[in-house]
Amino acid sequence: MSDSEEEESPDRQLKLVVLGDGTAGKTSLAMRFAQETFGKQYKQTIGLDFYLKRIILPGNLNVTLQVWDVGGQTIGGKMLDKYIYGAQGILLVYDITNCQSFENLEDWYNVVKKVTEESEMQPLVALVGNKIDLEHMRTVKVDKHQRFCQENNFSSHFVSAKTGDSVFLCFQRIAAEILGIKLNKAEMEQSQVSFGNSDLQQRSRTGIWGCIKTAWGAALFLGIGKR
Ligand SMILES: Nc1nc2c(ncn2[C@@H]2O[C@H](COP(=O)(O)OP(=O)(O)OP(=O)(O)O)[C@@H](O)[C@H]2O)c(=O)[nH]1
Repeated sequence: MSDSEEEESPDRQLKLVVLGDGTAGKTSLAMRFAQETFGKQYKQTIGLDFYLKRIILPGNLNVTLQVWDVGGQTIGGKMLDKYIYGAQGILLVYDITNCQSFENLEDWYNVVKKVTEESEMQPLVALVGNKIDLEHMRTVKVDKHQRFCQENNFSSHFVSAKTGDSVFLCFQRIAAEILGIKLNKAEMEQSQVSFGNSDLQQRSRTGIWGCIKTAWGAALFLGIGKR
């Protein structure tokens, strides 16, 4: 092993769980982040899907993000608690053009609270307004979003999975917040405009199959993926 390999710090792994109503854009967000792709066609997620992506945070810290994309229909189901368990970060995703998807986040958050109330480590919760490319069709006022964040101490994000706007920045900020790393303005601005810039990130186009390697095999029993 070379000196430089020995000096490399080991990867940190973070489990991020993406929750919210069906069609809010959770899969699109995860795919935009992990694979830099977007599909216009809606395919409902049955159960859950996994994505993996390795990013580099300031200080040369390698962080592998396990993104658990949970189907919107799992609310009220038996498996949801198990998906949420052990998450370091929760993304509550809604569609800014769909009020109901915002209102229903209360129910999703109640499940999160129930699952995590006895954990020593509370997950970071991020409120993510998606589809900002449809700003002209917005029905959820920014004020409402901000109020929900303030009342519950959520981290606040607006993204477009379609255009990629602020998607990398969203995941980067969440990872940094969980790990207690401060991003400076320049770092944040750079990742906002340069999604896909390999100076800032390393890709792991692993998707679901890469996760088998990471011994999540058990989770794969649970009924997976897009139909
Ligand atoms: N205009 C626009 N459309 C989007 C965006 N994100 C997702 N969509 C579309 O919204 C629809 C639903 O997206 P999905 O990512 O499948 O939604 P989901 O939240 O994973 O839905 P479930 O699998 O039912 O939980 C698809 O037709 C996407 O193409 C976005 O940022 N902008």
